[in-house]
Amino acid sequence: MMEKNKQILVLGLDGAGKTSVLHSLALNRVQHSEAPTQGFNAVCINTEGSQMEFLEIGGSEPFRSYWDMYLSKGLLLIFVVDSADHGRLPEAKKHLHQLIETNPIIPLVVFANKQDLGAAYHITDIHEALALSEVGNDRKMFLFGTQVTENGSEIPSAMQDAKDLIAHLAADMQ
Ligand SMILES: Nc1nc2c(ncn2[C@@H]2O[C@H](COP(=O)(O)OP(=O)(O)OP(=O)(O)O)[C@@H](O)[C@H]2O)c(=O)[nH]1
Ligand SMILES: [Mg+2]
Repeated sequence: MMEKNKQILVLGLDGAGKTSVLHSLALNRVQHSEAPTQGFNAVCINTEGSQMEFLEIGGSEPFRSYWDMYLSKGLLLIFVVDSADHGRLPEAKKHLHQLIETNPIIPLVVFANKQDLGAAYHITDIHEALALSEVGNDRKMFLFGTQVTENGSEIPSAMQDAKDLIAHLAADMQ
């Protein structure tokens, strides 16, 4: 019998772009989300030879209490932030650190999203704002600058790179 795949968790504050990124990764085409996620959003992505199961949990207040519960069962954590929402970066940082505290080994992939916006912080500033140097020495951690631009266009190469990396990490963790 095949073992059930563990899920790749996609978390981050409401409006960060989790659904948009996830659907774009699935289609290899840019696809903006139409509405906030009310609860859970499960997406399956096939890559050469493997199938990955992603689980987004909505980022607005009522759904955040579920984040912790799923983290212990997750294979990887993808944390998405809105790089242009400077005011909420401290809140994003707080939640990220609370989350990873409960799981010292889960690999972390951070998407510094909305890099297309003029106000977006560069990834080096996001690294600093989220205190990513403090995520733990034994943890694999990666940071990508991402952007979800015009619907239907090809996904940027950084997103393709992130997808390839996630597939490798997931295969290593199974
Ligand atoms: N300019 C720009 N807008 C983006 C980008 N990514 C997402 N958006 C927009 O940001 C808004 C929120 O995107 P979602 O993907 O719904 O965000 P989410 O993180 O899934 O939000 P919740 O499901 O509520 O937790 C939508 O209007 C998207 O079209 C991006 O890279 N650049
Ligand atoms: Mg969503």
